[in-house]
Amino acid sequence: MTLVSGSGTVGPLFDRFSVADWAAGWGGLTPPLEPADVERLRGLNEPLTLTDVERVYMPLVELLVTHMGARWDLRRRRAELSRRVERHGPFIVGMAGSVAVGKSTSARVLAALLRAEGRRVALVPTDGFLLPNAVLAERGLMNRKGFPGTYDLKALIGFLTDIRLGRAAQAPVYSHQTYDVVPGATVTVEESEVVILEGLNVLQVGPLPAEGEHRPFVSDFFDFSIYVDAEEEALRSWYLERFLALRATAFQDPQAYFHRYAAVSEAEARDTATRIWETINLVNLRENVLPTRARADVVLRKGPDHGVYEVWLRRV
Ligand SMILES: Nc1ncnc2c1ncn2[C@@H]1O[C@H](COP(=O)(O)OP(=O)(O)OP(=O)(O)O)[C@@H](O)[C@H]1O
Ligand SMILES: CC(C)(CO)[C@@H](O)C(=O)NCCC(=O)O
Repeated sequence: MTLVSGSGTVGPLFDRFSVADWAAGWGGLTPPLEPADVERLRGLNEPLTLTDVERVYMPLVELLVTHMGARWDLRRRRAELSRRVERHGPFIVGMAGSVAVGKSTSARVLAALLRAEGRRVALVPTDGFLLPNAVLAERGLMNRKGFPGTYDLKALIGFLTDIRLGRAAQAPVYSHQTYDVVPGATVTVEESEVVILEGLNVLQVGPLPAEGEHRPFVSDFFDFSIYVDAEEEALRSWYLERFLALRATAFQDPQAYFHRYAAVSEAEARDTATRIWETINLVNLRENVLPTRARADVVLRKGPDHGVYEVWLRRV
């Protein structure tokens, strides 16, 4: 059975909400954020507004908190029945979607709203688990960054295992500026109530292991997952606009991997960004990212103006 087909057809396992219905249904709470907070949370080329926060993200937080409450009740009941206190860690949320769709902004907004509710939240991009450029180059994968096989999956699964068991865990750090993993840099995640893991690859599955082996997928650790979605044309223009905007800012730094594009003409920079988009990120989107959309609990559908216009909610 096709659950989700084409570029925007929702299947029978999801309920579709217009943003107006989504906002109305979940209560119209006032966001605990000021316009200056929204400004700070917004990514480059992400016209996030307080209205988006109110209509899209406040209801989403309400839904997440409801799932968290249900999960704690389940754990409590299981502990009563089994007479064992299960060792457990934080509520883990996966956030997936294409390059340039705005995952990191969505993740930051969710984290800020949950923190405003007094929750301890850690935000971890899977970029840190990419293999270093030296290893990618050796394996001929420099033009496949973000594809399956370009991450240290063993380290990512190890990290999630520690988190799930409530242990302190360290995540490596990626720099978009140098376009590489930062040698020796880590962030420690401990004593969080919620961990948001954000990345292209978080809902991907791999080949099933040989008999007897145990090899979990990243999503096996999730309590909830969100896919941020937009049409290819919108994504392409957002990627190009961001690349052009970065020319005037981040690329000016002589240490920046893309520094050479700070000086070229706009037309040349546009050609380069189009080539990178079409040969790497678009291929990855089609082959590896979009096919995971139907695995999410919630799909946020963004229109060409970046605003979320529709929400798909997996039925329970
Ligand atoms: N080449 C770059 N140099 C400096 N900053 C960059 C570069 N590419 C992306 N960024 C910034 O880093 C942040 C995270 O980028 P990342 O690549 O994780 O986003 P993404 O995967 O494209 O998707 P999303 O926009 O959905 O987070 C973005 O806010 C972006 O503006
Ligand atoms: C690091 C990833 C894979 C994901 O965030 C992405 O931003 C990236 O670098 N993609 C490779 C092609 C490019 O430079 O856009």
